[in-house]
Amino acid sequence: MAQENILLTVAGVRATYNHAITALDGVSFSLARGEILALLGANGAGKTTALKAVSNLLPAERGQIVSGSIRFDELDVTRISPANLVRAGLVQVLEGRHCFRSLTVEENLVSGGLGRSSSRAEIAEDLEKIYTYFPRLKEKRRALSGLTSGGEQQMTAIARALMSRPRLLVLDEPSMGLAPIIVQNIFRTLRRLNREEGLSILVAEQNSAVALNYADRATILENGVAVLSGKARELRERDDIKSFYLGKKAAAPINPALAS
Ligand SMILES: Nc1ncnc2c1ncn2[C@@H]1O[C@H](COP(=O)(O)OP(=O)(O)OP(=O)(O)O)[C@@H](O)[C@H]1O
Repeated sequence: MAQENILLTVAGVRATYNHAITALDGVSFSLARGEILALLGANGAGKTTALKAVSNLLPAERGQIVSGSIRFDELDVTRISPANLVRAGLVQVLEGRHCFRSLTVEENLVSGGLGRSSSRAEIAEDLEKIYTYFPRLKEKRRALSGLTSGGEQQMTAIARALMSRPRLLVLDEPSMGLAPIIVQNIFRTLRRLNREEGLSILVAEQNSAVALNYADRATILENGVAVLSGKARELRERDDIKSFYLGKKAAAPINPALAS
């Protein structure tokens, strides 16, 4: 991958919580401009920690990056507040479909654009564009978010993040708790945003099957270690991935030393 084409570089990151629990142990991966990269792994593998490291959200959870580096374009993310990272074009949708439940869908979306000094006209223009990707949200725009379905709340959380006009969208388990058809719908929309708007996407998923269908490349984490990276279509065909991550045969992790 040509150096100038790289948008995000995570290099040898070791991260701990409370200076005690090691959640990431020398993790490296990179994401090219215009790419969808999936971070895969079981419960507790370190996916959320990796995403929070990228968005500089670890300090808020008593988490520390002990060594290694993370660069978004030319920026050292550890030196920039999460709010300024959003202004720089890196926005994260946290796990669990966070919406303002007592605001309408449209008010939620508008709140995502407020960090930018944008005019009403610009906000209206962005809303219309986002509604072309999420027509369901247009139908529901006057509904209170707390009264919409889980899938609609996840769409609202993603659409709100898009209102900040990111270059890199970071998503933590967008499939969690949603019916397969809704998950497909969300991933198809993410793919369209990637293809049509050039949006780069870093997505952590336990649902490896769907993530490997829509991502360009993937990195697999096991117990805080990145054990494998490669093109999604090649990973989908590997027997060890099929068995442990796609549930097609008897299970064993990629790195047998990590089996316990
Ligand atoms: N705030 C925290 N304080 C202490 N330890 C934490 C904290 N958050 C995560 N951990 C620990 O760090 C390790 C990695 O957790 P992380 O949440 O990053 O994994 P994950 O792959 O995202 O899992 P999940 O799919 O369950 O979210 C686990 O051992 C977890 O218990």
